[in-house]
Amino acid sequence: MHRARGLWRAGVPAALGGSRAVSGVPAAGSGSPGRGLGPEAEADPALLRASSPELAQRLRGLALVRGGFVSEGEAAELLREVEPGLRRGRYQSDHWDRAITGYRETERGLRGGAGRALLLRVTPAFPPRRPPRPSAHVLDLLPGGSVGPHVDSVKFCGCTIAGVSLLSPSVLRLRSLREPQNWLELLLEPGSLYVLRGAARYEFTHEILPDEESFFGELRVPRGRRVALIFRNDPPGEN
Ligand SMILES: O=C(O)CCC(=O)C(=O)O
Ligand SMILES: [Fe+2]
Repeated sequence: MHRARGLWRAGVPAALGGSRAVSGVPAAGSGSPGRGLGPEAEADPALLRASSPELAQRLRGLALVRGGFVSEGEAAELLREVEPGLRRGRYQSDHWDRAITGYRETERGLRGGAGRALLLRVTPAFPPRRPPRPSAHVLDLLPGGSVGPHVDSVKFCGCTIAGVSLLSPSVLRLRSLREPQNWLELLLEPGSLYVLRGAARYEFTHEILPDEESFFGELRVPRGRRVALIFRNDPPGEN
Protein backbone atom coordinates (compact mmCIF):
# COMPACT_ATOMS: atom_id res chain seq x y z
CA MET A 1 0.00 0.00 0.00
CA HIS A 2 1.13 3.50 -0.68
CA ARG A 3 1.59 5.85 2.18
CA ALA A 4 0.45 9.42 1.96
CA ARG A 5 3.46 11.32 0.72
CA GLY A 6 5.27 13.43 3.25
CA LEU A 7 3.73 11.73 6.26
CA TRP A 8 7.11 10.48 7.36
CA ARG A 9 8.07 14.03 8.16
CA ALA A 10 5.46 14.28 10.92
CA GLY A 11 8.27 14.45 13.37
CA VAL A 12 9.39 16.35 16.35
CA PRO A 13 10.39 19.96 15.77
CA ALA A 14 13.92 20.53 16.93
CA ALA A 15 14.59 22.43 20.08
CA LEU A 16 16.76 24.98 18.37
CA GLY A 17 18.81 27.62 20.01
CA GLY A 18 22.11 27.76 21.79
CA SER A 19 25.28 28.70 20.03
CA ARG A 20 27.11 26.31 17.80
CA ALA A 21 30.08 24.62 19.30
CA VAL A 22 33.42 24.75 17.62
CA SER A 23 33.85 22.03 15.06
CA GLY A 24 35.61 18.92 16.23
CA VAL A 25 36.98 17.14 13.20
CA PRO A 26 36.37 13.45 13.78
CA ALA A 27 39.29 11.16 14.31
CA ALA A 28 40.18 9.36 11.12
CA GLY A 29 39.81 5.96 12.75
CA SER A 30 42.26 3.14 12.62
CA GLY A 31 43.17 1.48 9.37
CA SER A 32 41.55 2.24 6.05
CA PRO A 33 37.92 3.35 6.09
CA GLY A 34 35.52 0.45 5.63
CA ARG A 35 34.05 0.73 2.15
CA GLY A 36 30.95 -1.29 2.97
CA LEU A 37 27.70 0.42 3.89
CA GLY A 38 26.82 -1.51 7.05
CA PRO A 39 27.16 -0.20 10.62
CA GLU A 40 30.88 -1.00 10.50
CA ALA A 41 31.36 1.48 7.66
CA GLU A 42 33.04 4.81 8.12
CA ALA A 43 32.04 8.17 6.72
CA ASP A 44 34.41 10.16 4.54
CA PRO A 45 35.96 12.31 7.30
CA ALA A 46 36.27 15.36 5.05
CA LEU A 47 32.49 15.37 4.55
CA LEU A 48 31.55 15.28 8.23
CA ARG A 49 31.79 17.85 11.04
CA ALA A 50 30.71 17.33 14.62
CA SER A 51 30.24 19.48 17.70
CA SER A 52 32.80 17.27 19.46
CA PRO A 53 35.04 14.30 18.68
CA GLU A 54 33.00 12.31 21.22
CA LEU A 55 29.82 12.88 19.26
CA ALA A 56 31.52 11.94 15.99
CA GLN A 57 32.64 8.74 17.68
CA ARG A 58 29.18 8.04 19.08
CA LEU A 59 27.55 8.34 15.67
CA ARG A 60 30.29 6.51 13.83
CA GLY A 61 28.67 4.07 11.42
CA LEU A 62 25.22 5.49 12.28
CA ALA A 63 25.52 8.69 10.24
CA LEU A 64 27.44 7.88 7.10
CA VAL A 65 28.36 10.01 4.10
CA ARG A 66 30.17 8.88 0.95
CA GLY A 67 31.20 11.17 -1.87
CA GLY A 68 31.08 9.98 -5.47
CA PHE A 69 28.60 7.20 -4.85
CA VAL A 70 27.05 7.71 -8.28
CA SER A 71 28.95 8.82 -11.36
CA GLU A 72 27.96 11.82 -13.47
CA GLY A 73 26.62 9.45 -16.13
CA GLU A 74 24.46 7.58 -13.60
CA ALA A 75 23.26 10.87 -12.15
CA ALA A 76 22.16 12.08 -15.58
CA GLU A 77 20.34 8.81 -16.20
CA LEU A 78 18.64 8.90 -12.78
CA LEU A 79 17.48 12.46 -13.43
CA ARG A 80 16.10 11.44 -16.82
CA GLU A 81 14.12 8.71 -15.09
CA VAL A 82 12.66 10.82 -12.28
CA GLU A 83 12.04 14.15 -14.02
CA PRO A 84 8.76 13.15 -15.74
CA GLY A 85 7.24 12.12 -12.39
CA LEU A 86 8.44 15.30 -10.73
CA ARG A 87 7.08 17.49 -13.51
CA ARG A 88 3.59 16.19 -12.80
CA GLY A 89 3.69 17.93 -9.42
CA ARG A 90 3.86 21.61 -8.62
CA TYR A 91 6.41 23.24 -6.36
CA GLN A 92 4.88 23.89 -2.95
CA SER A 93 5.82 26.55 -0.48
CA ASP A 94 5.22 24.68 2.71
CA HIS A 95 4.15 21.33 4.00
CA TRP A 96 1.26 20.91 6.40
CA ASP A 97 3.66 20.36 9.28
CA ARG A 98 5.87 23.24 8.07
CA ALA A 99 8.99 21.13 7.96
CA ILE A 100 9.73 21.85 4.32
CA THR A 101 9.55 24.69 1.79
CA GLY A 102 10.20 25.14 -1.94
CA TYR A 103 9.78 21.55 -2.96
CA ARG A 104 7.95 18.99 -5.01
CA GLU A 105 8.13 15.27 -4.55
CA THR A 106 7.04 11.96 -5.94
CA GLU A 107 7.38 8.27 -5.26
CA ARG A 108 9.22 6.36 -7.97
CA GLY A 109 8.91 2.60 -8.40
CA LEU A 110 12.29 1.07 -9.21
CA ARG A 111 11.67 -1.92 -11.41
CA GLY A 112 14.40 -1.22 -13.93
CA GLY A 113 16.98 1.16 -15.29
CA ALA A 114 19.41 3.25 -13.28
CA GLY A 115 16.96 3.54 -10.36
CA ARG A 116 16.82 -0.21 -9.89
CA ALA A 117 20.61 -0.47 -10.13
CA LEU A 118 20.90 2.23 -7.46
CA LEU A 119 18.41 0.45 -5.21
CA LEU A 120 20.57 -2.68 -5.39
CA ARG A 121 23.69 -0.67 -4.54
CA VAL A 122 22.13 0.97 -1.45
CA THR A 123 20.55 -2.27 -0.19
CA PRO A 124 23.69 -3.27 1.81
CA ALA A 125 23.10 -0.16 3.97
CA PHE A 126 19.95 -1.85 5.30
CA PRO A 127 19.68 -4.80 7.66
CA PRO A 128 19.20 -8.00 5.59
CA ARG A 129 15.83 -8.64 7.22
CA ARG A 130 14.70 -5.04 6.71
CA PRO A 131 15.55 -4.21 3.08
CA PRO A 132 14.59 -0.92 1.45
CA ARG A 133 11.19 -0.60 -0.15
CA PRO A 134 11.28 -1.14 -3.93
CA SER A 135 10.60 2.53 -4.57
CA ALA A 136 12.34 5.80 -3.84
CA HIS A 137 10.99 9.03 -2.42
CA VAL A 138 12.15 11.67 -4.89
CA LEU A 139 12.46 15.12 -3.36
CA ASP A 140 13.13 18.12 -5.58
CA LEU A 141 14.19 21.22 -3.64
CA LEU A 142 14.38 24.64 -5.26
CA PRO A 143 17.51 26.74 -4.62
CA GLY A 144 15.48 28.59 -1.98
CA GLY A 145 13.93 25.43 -0.54
CA SER A 146 14.90 23.71 2.68
CA VAL A 147 13.90 20.83 4.94
CA GLY A 148 13.40 21.89 8.55
CA PRO A 149 14.51 19.82 11.54
CA HIS A 150 12.41 16.71 12.01
CA VAL A 151 12.58 13.03 12.83
CA ASP A 152 11.07 10.76 10.18
CA SER A 153 7.84 9.23 11.45
CA VAL A 154 8.43 5.97 13.31
CA LYS A 155 4.96 4.91 12.22
CA PHE A 156 5.76 5.02 8.50
CA CYS A 157 9.53 4.59 8.31
CA GLY A 158 11.84 1.89 9.58
CA CYS A 159 15.29 1.95 11.09
CA THR A 160 17.35 3.12 8.10
CA ILE A 161 17.24 6.10 5.74
CA ALA A 162 19.59 6.36 2.75
CA GLY A 163 19.68 9.36 0.44
CA VAL A 164 21.47 10.08 -2.84
CA SER A 165 21.86 13.76 -3.72
CA LEU A 166 21.90 15.06 -7.28
CA LEU A 167 22.57 18.46 -8.90
CA SER A 168 23.32 20.82 -6.01
CA PRO A 169 25.46 20.36 -2.93
CA SER A 170 23.82 20.93 0.44
CA VAL A 171 24.43 20.51 4.15
CA LEU A 172 22.50 17.95 6.20
CA ARG A 173 22.55 18.78 9.90
CA LEU A 174 21.69 16.38 12.69
CA ARG A 175 20.91 17.73 16.15
CA SER A 176 20.38 15.75 19.33
CA LEU A 177 16.82 15.89 20.62
CA ARG A 178 17.97 15.63 24.22
CA GLU A 179 21.18 17.67 23.99
CA PRO A 180 20.67 20.28 21.28
CA GLN A 181 24.24 21.50 21.68
CA ASN A 182 25.30 18.23 20.07
CA TRP A 183 25.25 18.35 16.28
CA LEU A 184 26.72 16.66 13.27
CA GLU A 185 26.86 18.05 9.75
CA LEU A 186 27.26 16.10 6.54
CA LEU A 187 28.39 17.78 3.34
CA LEU A 188 26.21 16.29 0.61
CA GLU A 189 27.96 16.73 -2.70
CA PRO A 190 26.17 15.86 -5.92
CA GLY A 191 26.53 12.10 -6.38
CA SER A 192 27.01 11.46 -2.65
CA LEU A 193 25.19 8.97 -0.46
CA TYR A 194 24.22 9.43 3.17
CA VAL A 195 22.84 6.84 5.56
CA LEU A 196 21.12 7.49 8.89
CA ARG A 197 20.36 4.66 11.30
CA GLY A 198 20.11 3.85 14.99
CA ALA A 199 20.64 6.89 17.21
CA ALA A 200 21.26 9.11 14.17
CA ARG A 201 17.81 8.26 12.85
CA TYR A 202 15.82 8.17 16.12
CA GLU A 203 17.58 10.47 18.60
CA PHE A 204 18.58 13.33 16.31
CA THR A 205 16.58 15.60 14.06
CA HIS A 206 17.86 16.07 10.51
CA GLU A 207 17.46 19.04 8.21
CA ILE A 208 18.70 20.40 4.89
CA LEU A 209 19.96 23.92 5.51
CA PRO A 210 18.42 26.86 3.61
CA ASP A 211 20.73 28.74 1.26
CA GLU A 212 21.42 31.61 3.68
CA GLU A 213 22.63 29.17 6.36
CA SER A 214 24.30 26.77 3.97
CA PHE A 215 27.84 26.60 5.34
CA PHE A 216 30.02 23.63 6.16
CA GLY A 217 32.31 25.23 8.70
CA GLU A 218 33.91 28.13 6.83
CA LEU A 219 32.92 26.66 3.50
CA ARG A 220 29.99 28.34 1.79
CA VAL A 221 27.79 25.71 0.12
CA PRO A 222 25.60 27.65 -2.30
CA ARG A 223 22.31 25.93 -2.87
CA GLY A 224 20.96 25.30 -6.34
CA ARG A 225 18.15 22.99 -7.28
CA ARG A 226 18.71 19.66 -5.55
CA VAL A 227 17.05 16.35 -6.30
CA ALA A 228 17.37 13.57 -3.74
CA LEU A 229 16.43 9.92 -4.04
CA ILE A 230 15.62 8.69 -0.56
CA PHE A 231 15.36 5.01 0.31
CA ARG A 232 13.57 3.79 3.41
CA ASN A 233 12.51 0.47 4.89
CA ASP A 234 9.28 -0.44 6.63
CA PRO A 235 8.88 -0.11 10.39
CA PRO A 236 8.78 -3.37 12.36
CA GLY A 237 5.43 -5.09 12.22
CA GLU A 238 4.64 -4.04 8.63
CA ASN A 239 5.42 -7.41 7.14
O1 LIG B 1 16.41 15.74 1.22
C1 LIG B 1 16.84 14.85 1.94
O2 LIG B 1 17.86 14.22 1.69
C2 LIG B 1 16.11 14.50 3.21
C3 LIG B 1 14.66 14.79 3.16
C4 LIG B 1 13.98 14.37 4.42
O3 LIG B 1 14.54 14.44 5.47
C5 LIG B 1 12.62 13.81 4.37
O4 LIG B 1 11.99 13.84 3.32
O5 LIG B 1 12.17 13.30 5.40
FE1 LIG C 1 13.58 13.17 6.91
